[in-house]
Amino acid sequence: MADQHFDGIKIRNLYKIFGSNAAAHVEAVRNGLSKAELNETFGHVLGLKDINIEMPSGCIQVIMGLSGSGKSTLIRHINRLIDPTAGEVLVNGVDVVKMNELELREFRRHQTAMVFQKFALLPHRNVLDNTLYGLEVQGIERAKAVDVAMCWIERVGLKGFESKYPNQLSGGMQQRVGLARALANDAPVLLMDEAYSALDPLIRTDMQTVLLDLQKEIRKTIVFITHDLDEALRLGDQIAILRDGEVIQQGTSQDIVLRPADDYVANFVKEVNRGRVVQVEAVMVPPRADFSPNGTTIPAGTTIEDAMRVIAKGPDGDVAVVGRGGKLIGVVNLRQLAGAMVNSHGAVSQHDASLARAL
Ligand SMILES: Nc1ncnc2c1ncn2[C@@H]1O[C@H](COP(=O)(O)OP(=O)(O)OP(=O)(O)O)[C@@H](O)[C@H]1O
Repeated sequence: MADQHFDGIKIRNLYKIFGSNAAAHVEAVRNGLSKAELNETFGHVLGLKDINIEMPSGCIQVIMGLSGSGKSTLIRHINRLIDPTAGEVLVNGVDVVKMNELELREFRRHQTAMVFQKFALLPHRNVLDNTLYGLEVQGIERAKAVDVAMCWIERVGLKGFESKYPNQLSGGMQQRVGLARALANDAPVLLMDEAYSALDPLIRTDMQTVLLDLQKEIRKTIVFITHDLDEALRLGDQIAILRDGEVIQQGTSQDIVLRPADDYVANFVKEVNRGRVVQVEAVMVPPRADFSPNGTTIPAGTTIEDAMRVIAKGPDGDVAVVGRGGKLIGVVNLRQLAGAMVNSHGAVSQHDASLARAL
């Protein structure tokens, strides 16, 4: 299980420029030289510019952006598969950039685990032997490694498949093995680079559920790269959106959907089903003096969609939103909730519209 005292990941003033004389251009980039200018004038590629992200221990940090925005470059700095041109990458308080070779090897082995888009399973090893591979590399005795691996195989829903080979499994099952293998290492940091992007939509949703369910217990610090906004909104405790190597917005799903930082983000979120992201606290209003509870209550943290389902079953009028200990913190009604589903462009997404009609 994750280390109670693990201090998360802090990325500070991180720059990555690709090219033969990268360090010489950091100052100019800092002072505003654009990616296009850097490329045209100096033949260098700006990978990342002044990245500052604090990823708290036990949270899922999503990094999202279009192709070429710098997502892979960023995640690869966390286990230093890429050296930065400038900046710090603190993992549990230690700067990965300053580690020597031996420290780095130990760090990669014990502090981080990766899940890859293409699964990266060893074809000649069965599910069990793929899962315990990392433990074997660490020199852990076979019987213990088998115990640990079997536990994770069961947890990812693959009990009974231990002796199957990767080519006997579907993509979703192979990715379950990838996840079990990563978790068997018991590293506090889990790096997932487009881990679900190769899966069919339904399998992908299943795998998201598997991860969210496991995370309730394992509380790892997970860095999850995706170019899919729905996946980002579903998984991320925090989301950072990249464009051209820069973070253009950081926040929770709600922050991003309710307050997109610019047109680029607004464009991403315009088709989002807001009802599944926005929570009742963002919509509720203070109760009027004559408010009398009608017996229905909505706990804080409930999404608009779920709240609408509950309210639609009861009588008309305001319904209490309650916080911890059942304390009244506001009221909502069906009309307010339906209004909140209308996106900032004044249109209702197709899903929202059909839900509203059904209620
Ligand atoms: N080794 C390299 N040499 C030169 N440029 C590179 C190198 N690796 C990445 N880049 C450039 O850095 C930028 C960021 O690339 P990166 O692969 O991190 O983006 P990404 O968001 O992960 O994209 P994708 O979703 O397509 O993987 C791009 O402009 C890319 O061309």
